[in-house]
Amino acid sequence: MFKVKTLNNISQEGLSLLGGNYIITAEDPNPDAILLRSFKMHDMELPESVKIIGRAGAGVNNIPIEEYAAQGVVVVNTPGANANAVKELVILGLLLSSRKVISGINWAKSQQDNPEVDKLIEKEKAKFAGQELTGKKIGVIGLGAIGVLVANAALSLGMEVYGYDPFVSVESAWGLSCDVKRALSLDEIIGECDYITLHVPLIDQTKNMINAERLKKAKPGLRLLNFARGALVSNDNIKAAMESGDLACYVTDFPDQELLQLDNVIGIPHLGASTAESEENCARMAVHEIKEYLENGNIVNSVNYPDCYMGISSTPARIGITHKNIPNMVGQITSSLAKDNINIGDMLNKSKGEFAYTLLDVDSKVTLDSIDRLEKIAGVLKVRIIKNEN
Ligand SMILES: NC(=O)C1=CN([C@@H]2O[C@H](COP(=O)(O)OP(=O)(O)OC[C@H]3O[C@@H](n4cnc5c(N)ncnc54)[C@H](O)[C@@H]3O)[C@@H](O)[C@H]2O)C=CC1
Ligand SMILES: O=C(O)CCC(=O)C(=O)O
Repeated sequence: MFKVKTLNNISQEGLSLLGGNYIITAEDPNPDAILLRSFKMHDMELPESVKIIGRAGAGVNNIPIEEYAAQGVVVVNTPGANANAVKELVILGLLLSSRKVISGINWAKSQQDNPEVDKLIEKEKAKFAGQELTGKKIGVIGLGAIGVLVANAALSLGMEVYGYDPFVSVESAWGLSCDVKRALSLDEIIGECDYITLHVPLIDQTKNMINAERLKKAKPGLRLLNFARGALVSNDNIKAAMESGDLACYVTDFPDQELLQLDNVIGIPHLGASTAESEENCARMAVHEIKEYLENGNIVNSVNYPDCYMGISSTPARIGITHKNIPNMVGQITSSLAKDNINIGDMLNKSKGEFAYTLLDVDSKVTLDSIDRLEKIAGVLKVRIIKNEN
């Protein structure tokens, strides 16, 4: 029996895939896995029992992934599972930033007690005129799961689309329309674009990427959309660019009190991924990844360990070891097992940055003494018996 602790509300359709061998808990102090959405884990003490953390979503800036890697804990996310939901909200953001629909609707609602409102409409509507998207230039920053969908959708709206992503993956490149123009830097396009939309992760290199200097170069009347993370842009810079008239509108999925006080900010309460479909997709994928790790030791879609897949074990025992990516680890692990007369039937060793994972199928039952000896190897972080039969 495995225990999965949830730190946010997770789609029931996804959770139901865990099956009868799992207890879902919001309270247990010693779970095997943690499943969450945007809960901030940075100040949380992680129980020693936790082997895997499943982020039902894309961004992992709410999880100290390096710290957990150093404790031998695997963190996985659900790439692409909520991308369509975000894309659709970005299209809405483009429209809301272009047409004064929110002010218009608010004005109409304010007239609900006025029996003559229908006579006022034709006169008042002049205040709410906007601009069209067709023919305008848009810069899509970050061409991952979301950016690619946004870029392609913007083309189908008749926009001229520039894409910027120095680390674009082969998979994303295959999905991107060849009509998207390649930008070699953000600075190259910020002065040209009527719209900029951000789809990068929040990491040290992207924090405050839309800075004061860049906003000064922006085309006057720029509309900036941020459905990625608040800290990619600073409030002070937004304020200054609005005061100078360079920035006409800031649509953000991450508003705070200061931003909400500005007239030309459209603040959405982090609804990018909030659709039934996206919540279910994310939960299903995260549950699948957690089950693969707990039941088979396979790592799928990890952000702090290498992916590693050996299917279902057909030998008597399987052992999974998270360890540092340093010389002679495989040698020490295999010699330790050999000393205990345990033959290795199959094995996989993969590394990612400072960390590595070794998955071993062995031809006989392993004893706790053997596991103890593996745990004592310097650089080994966690050793797990995934299967152990006679
Ligand atoms: N508002 C919401 O509810 C949601 C927000 N997000 C946010 O959107 C971000 C992107 O999500 P996905 O597209 O699914 O992630 P992804 O990992 O598929 O794509 C991110 C892309 O950004 C690129 N990138 C990284 N550093 C860059 C840089 N300095 N300049 C330009 N490009 C850079 C990467 O190469 C990658 O192609 C997430 O990290 C998350 O913060 C994601 C899902 C929902
Ligand atoms: O609503 C959520 O779960 C957050 C989605 C999100 O921001 C992400 O996946 O990065």
